Amino acid sequence: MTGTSISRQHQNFLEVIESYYQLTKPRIIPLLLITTAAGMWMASDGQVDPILLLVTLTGGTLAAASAQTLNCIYDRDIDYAMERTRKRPIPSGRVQPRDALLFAIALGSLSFTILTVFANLLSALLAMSGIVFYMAIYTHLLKRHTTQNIVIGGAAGAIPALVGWAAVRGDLSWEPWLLFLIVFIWTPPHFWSLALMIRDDYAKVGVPMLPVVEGEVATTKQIWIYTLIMVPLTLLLVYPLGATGVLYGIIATVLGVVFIKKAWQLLQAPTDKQVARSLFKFSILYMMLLCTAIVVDSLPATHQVTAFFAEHLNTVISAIS
Ligand code: HEM
Ligand SMILES: CC(C)=CCC/C(C)=C/CC/C(C)=C/COP(=O)(O)OP(=O)(O)O
Repeated sequence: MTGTSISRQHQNFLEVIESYYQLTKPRIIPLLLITTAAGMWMASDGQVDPILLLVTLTGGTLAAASAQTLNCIYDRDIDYAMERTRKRPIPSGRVQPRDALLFAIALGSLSFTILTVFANLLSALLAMSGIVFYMAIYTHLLKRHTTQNIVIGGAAGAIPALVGWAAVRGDLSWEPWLLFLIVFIWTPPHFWSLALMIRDDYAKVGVPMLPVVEGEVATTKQIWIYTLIMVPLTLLLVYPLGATGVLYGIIATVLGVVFIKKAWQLLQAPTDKQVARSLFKFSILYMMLLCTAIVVDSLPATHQVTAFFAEHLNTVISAIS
């Protein structure tokens, strides 16, 4: 075999790997994992077992990758017709649907096994329910049939937060359900701000995303309403649940104010794609920082620092009074 044919084979092999990697829509997975991590830290009072963390994030990654691959198989017709998605591995002919299906089954099975063996059955079942919900409810039942597709379907994207908590505690309680609800209510502003920018693509393939069917004004009103519900929800983690502390409360408030400001700007300029883009980008940063705040807030060092400030504040107040 010549040097040139070996390097061509090597090149082909790398291209195949790259195609399978792209099937999993990898850019979305880190944020899903951040919500899982937030669930884990909240469940373990800031002291997460590093092995459990690694296992849970690996299982979560594999489950999300499986779900996205199945979605790529199911949606290959509309993905081919839309500009944004035409170059995906299946519509561009780089991966055959049958091979993608085997890949998705392998990823899902591996995820279930890893989570069951090294975390617990509940976290594994939740991850599998995420795959089933995303495929059966969002992709099959809702996506092509109702403007409420991403509202109800958004529940799939909120499940990783439950997986994180369940991996640590083996159960579910108010705290993870509230985190689930926060991600669930965040999804419409996140997605519809993007859909406002690319509504022509969705219109072309007949996917009834809200901006296509009801227009920009109605969509920005909905984004506004969901934002006004979401921001107070984030604070319920501080009170009455007491799952997070003052530091998280301050960060969530500041982030919430910025989110409200951007949603308001969009409400004033429903057809301005730049404003929509700004809200979409911020929605991602928002969720990233909110979950990071949950993690940092739960750390023992943070508790010590806040206790120190609280004690000194008390001293100053009693000296004044
Ligand atoms: C039904 C719910 C959701 C829908 C329909 C949706 C839809 C989308 C779409 C269409 C994109 C653009 C992707 C592309 O250009 O290929 C996107 C981007 C993104 N989504 Fe969502 N999303 C949903 C929920 C979520 C959730 C729950 C998360 C994580 C917590 C998330 C994280 C992201 C991130 C990080 C990006 C940016 C990816 C990049 O850098 O290009 N999404 N979303
Ligand atoms: C626990 C677990 C495995 C949960 C699954 C979570 C999951 C895969 C959420 C994905 C949400 C998302 C990015 C949808 C994209 O919509 P779309 O498919 O309509 O986007 P497209 O227009 O880019 O194809």
